[in-house]
Amino acid sequence: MTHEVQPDVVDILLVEDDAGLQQALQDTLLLAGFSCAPVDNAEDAIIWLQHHAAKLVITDVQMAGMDGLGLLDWINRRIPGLPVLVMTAYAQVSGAVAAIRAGAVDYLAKPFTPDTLLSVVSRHITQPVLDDGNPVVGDASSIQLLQLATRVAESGASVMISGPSGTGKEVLARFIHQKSDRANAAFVAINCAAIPDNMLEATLFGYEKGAFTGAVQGNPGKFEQANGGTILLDEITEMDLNLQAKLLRVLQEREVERLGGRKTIALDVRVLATSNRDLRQAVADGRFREDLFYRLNVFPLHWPALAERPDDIVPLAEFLLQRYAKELGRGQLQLGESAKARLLTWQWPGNVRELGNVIQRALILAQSTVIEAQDILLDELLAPAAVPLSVNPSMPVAELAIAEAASCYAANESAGEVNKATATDLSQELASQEQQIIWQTLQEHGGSRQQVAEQLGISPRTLRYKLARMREAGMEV
Ligand SMILES: Nc1ncnc2c1ncn2[C@@H]1O[C@H](COP(=O)(O)OP(=O)(O)OP(=O)(O)O)[C@@H](O)[C@H]1O
Repeated sequence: MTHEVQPDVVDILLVEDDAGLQQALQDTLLLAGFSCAPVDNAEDAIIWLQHHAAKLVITDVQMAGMDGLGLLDWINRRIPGLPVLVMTAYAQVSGAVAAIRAGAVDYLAKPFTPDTLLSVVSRHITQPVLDDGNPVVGDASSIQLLQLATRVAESGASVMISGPSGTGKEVLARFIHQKSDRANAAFVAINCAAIPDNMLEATLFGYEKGAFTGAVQGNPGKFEQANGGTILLDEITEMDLNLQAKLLRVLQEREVERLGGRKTIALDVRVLATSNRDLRQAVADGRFREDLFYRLNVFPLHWPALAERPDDIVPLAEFLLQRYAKELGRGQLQLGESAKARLLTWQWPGNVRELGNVIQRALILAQSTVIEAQDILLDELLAPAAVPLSVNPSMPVAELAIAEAASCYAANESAGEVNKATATDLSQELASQEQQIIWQTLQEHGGSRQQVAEQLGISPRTLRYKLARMREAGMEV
């Protein structure tokens, strides 16, 4: 029987005598945000229920001593209304039938996948929305990734997290830090793409007074600040080759020297890195040092595009809705079924970041406490080609959304809901117009991405992403 401190009401009491299976089920439920109390047999479950409360009981049927049906009978008599979900071996469906007749709310035939478990559980209790900084997941592949990340976290190894922009790589890196034995020490993140090359070295390693013009006093670098904890080198492939060599030396020697300083400072820092490029390709192209690649790639983790883990979309949308509603001081809001269905039709090229924008727009548009399909304004209607040229390109996304929403709404109201086939044609048409505009602007600026991004009013990162998509589509850019 567990002796962990439990909250007043636990979401799920889990009764399973197979220790390995119990652990796996508990991991899945905890990662999905449910609190869970595990016990090994029906007798312990009864003792537990006499002192605590749960919203749902999940129990195995075949167990030594009292079996799951005996437990179900006890619960029906002593705590009527407490839903019980039974698990039976596939071959023993008769046990499931007997359990349903005896009042179990549902059954799971073993073996089952984590997403089957979560989908059956969420029919009976609502998935809690947590904002504790942990990644929100619902897809079986993401749950597995977090389980793997938890194990890697404990090891202390360097981790390289790859995946497209906006998939949650930084969220995953923070999760690894939180799950490691360095959780109470510093977590320092630095975006290597956001700091000019000539500043990055001083930012990473620190500098002494007089090290360069303007260095009026000494400053510790990010490595020093992270000492004892974890450093996240975000978008590491954007670092220039000279600095890569210096970084490698610091990692190998586990000590750092501030710029203009003579003292070496011993380092005990765990290094996590992210990249949205194909790292092996970057090595093959000579843009990333092979030795640094092997140093950092001790444990590679890949956080795939949102479209490849569709069961994450609705839980993430619900989580982001609560987060933004709280930030804006709005009350409890819900995602209606039509809104969920609409979110599931989109490919999410900008991944979770794009989903966040769509949810912020929905909050602006929603006229009741339930968000419905008409409040979901996808980027297909907001692609740059569709933005009237009179709109200031530096307009923040929310204002841009209101401006656009006004015109889209007028169109929707007269024409009814956008027909799905027409919407797809429109999005293809817009995507191709957008690509033409980018291509043309690149020509006009002799290929300077910086100038193209400025001219089009998009961030260099968005431009990089769009160019990658154009390359994927076979365009030469
Ligand atoms: N699983 C998740 N749970 C909660 N929030 C998430 C999750 N994934 C992404 N987010 C949110 O989406 C946004 C983008 O995530 P993040 O910055 O981690 O992406 P990224 O892959 O590091 O992007 P980039 O490569 O562009 O730096 C953040 O606001 C983050 O809080």
